[in-house]
Amino acid sequence: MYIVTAKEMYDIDQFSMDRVEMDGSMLMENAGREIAQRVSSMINFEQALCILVGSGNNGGDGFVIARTLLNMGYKVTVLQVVEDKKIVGHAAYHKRLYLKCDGILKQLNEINDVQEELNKEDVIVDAMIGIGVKGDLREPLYSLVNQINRLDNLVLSVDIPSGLPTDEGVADFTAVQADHTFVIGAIKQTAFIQHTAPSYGKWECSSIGFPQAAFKQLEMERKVWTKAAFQRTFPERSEYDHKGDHGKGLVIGGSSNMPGALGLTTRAALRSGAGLVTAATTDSVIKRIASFCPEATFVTVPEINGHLKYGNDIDYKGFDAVAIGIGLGREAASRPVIRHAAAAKIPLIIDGDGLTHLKADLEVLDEREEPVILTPHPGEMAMLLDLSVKDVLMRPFHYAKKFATDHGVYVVLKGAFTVITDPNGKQAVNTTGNAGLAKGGSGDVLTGIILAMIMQKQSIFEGLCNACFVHGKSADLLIQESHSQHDLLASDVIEGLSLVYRTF
Ligand SMILES: NC(=O)C1=CN([C@@H]2O[C@H](COP(=O)(O)OP(=O)(O)OC[C@H]3O[C@@H](n4cnc5c(N)ncnc54)[C@H](O)[C@@H]3O)[C@@H](O)[C@H]2O)[C@@H](O)CC1
Ligand SMILES: [K+]
Repeated sequence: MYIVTAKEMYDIDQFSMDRVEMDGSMLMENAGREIAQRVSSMINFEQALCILVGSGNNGGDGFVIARTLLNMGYKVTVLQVVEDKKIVGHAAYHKRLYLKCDGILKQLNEINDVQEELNKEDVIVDAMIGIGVKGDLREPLYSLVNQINRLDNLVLSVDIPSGLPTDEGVADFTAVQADHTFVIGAIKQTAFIQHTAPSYGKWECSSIGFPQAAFKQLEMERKVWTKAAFQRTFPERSEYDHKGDHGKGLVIGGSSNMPGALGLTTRAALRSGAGLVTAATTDSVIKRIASFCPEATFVTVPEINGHLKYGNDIDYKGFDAVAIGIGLGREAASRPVIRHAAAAKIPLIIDGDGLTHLKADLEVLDEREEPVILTPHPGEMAMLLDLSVKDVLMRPFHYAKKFATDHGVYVVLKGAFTVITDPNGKQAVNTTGNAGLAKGGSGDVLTGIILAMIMQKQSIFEGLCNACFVHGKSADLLIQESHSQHDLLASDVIEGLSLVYRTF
């Protein structure tokens, strides 16, 4: 499923109409009918429905929904929120059809008490503005949206909640708070931004006949990583495989006050399918984590004040990939460890404190030819880019892509919606996981899963997407079956991996 900006959606639309010669009013009919079907499955014939219709094509969709539901036998009223002369083009055509089917239409400016009028309705369908919104809502829509948001009625938005921007990067907005949004054609970027996503309520996306070629002509691919994508790309195991076929991974990190992190990464890598995992860390960390990951092997790294020192004697030969930085601490003496790892000719994952050291040494990225994967949370992404966390949270797609393409690396920008970006700017969003993952250790587990995944027979990008999928899915299944968001621990997520593998 594609994730689009407003411009990309209009490009898809234009391509379908100009190049494939699809008729605009037919697309509108498809959209309206599809949504009407879905609305009808959520309501009953006793309920009163009010369809709020605006001036653009979003309003046009509203007229099709109104006519379809009316003809199915529902109690429908259209409340037109703009003057007649503003309804033009395909929307005007569908308005005519609705009226010729004896549809009831009221004008917003002719209603004395809007609140009272809305109170009479059980269900509000919001087809006032779609992706064509420009700037802050103007009156009378601004007040109307605030009134809708105070109601208890079921509110269903068409394509996008009216007033909400399609693209990331907007700090303040007034928009309909939908219970459910019926997205048309492709899901919009703001469905994955922390402060705008809640406006959508639950959402589902319907296909209305846009041709695949219309999506393919987009400059860059940005998709939701779905269960189907996971199942299509996740590598199958053969009966004849042996441990060497599933990769030999190295994890480097740990320090006296953060020994557990490396243990979580090591165990997660083993549990998610790595053939062999070696942890390179200080003697005291090895002593503390060895019993937690008995299947791992260990390499002792010299230490200074409980932290790894230099790291120039770590031997990378024979390993298929390395993950570094987990629980490493920010001691200056540990910085060269990153530089040495960057010289190893195998895929490199840099996580946690490793990212802080990397920031002081960014040019090591330019010298590498093998894949580099960075796994920042928004705070670390902000640090790498000299931005505020707020900036990153507002434009995660833009900033992750900027860093990935500027430095030729993969970026896994962690969050409620983790954004995975490849060095060319291709992006995917993982939607599994829940608030139970917002805890210490959860990132360390993800790094271990990533290490295991990128050593299997799948592309690095698919491996990263599948790692995030599996990590979130483990947390989701645990919460369904035996845990709650409150008590879920990172170590539970490792044990939950077997649930994921068995379920899928
Ligand atoms: N072929 C197509 O073009 C299709 C379009 N579709 C629908 O069309 C929508 C996009 O249609 P449009 O481009 O006509 O735009 P919209 O219908 O989203 O909105 C444009 C209208 O909103 C008003 N408006 C914009 N900003 C405002 C603000 N800040 N305050 C108050 N009013 C404001 C403008 O006056 C304009 O008339 C999509 O979201 C989707 O619902 C679907 O029907 C599928 C096919
Ligand atoms: K809308």
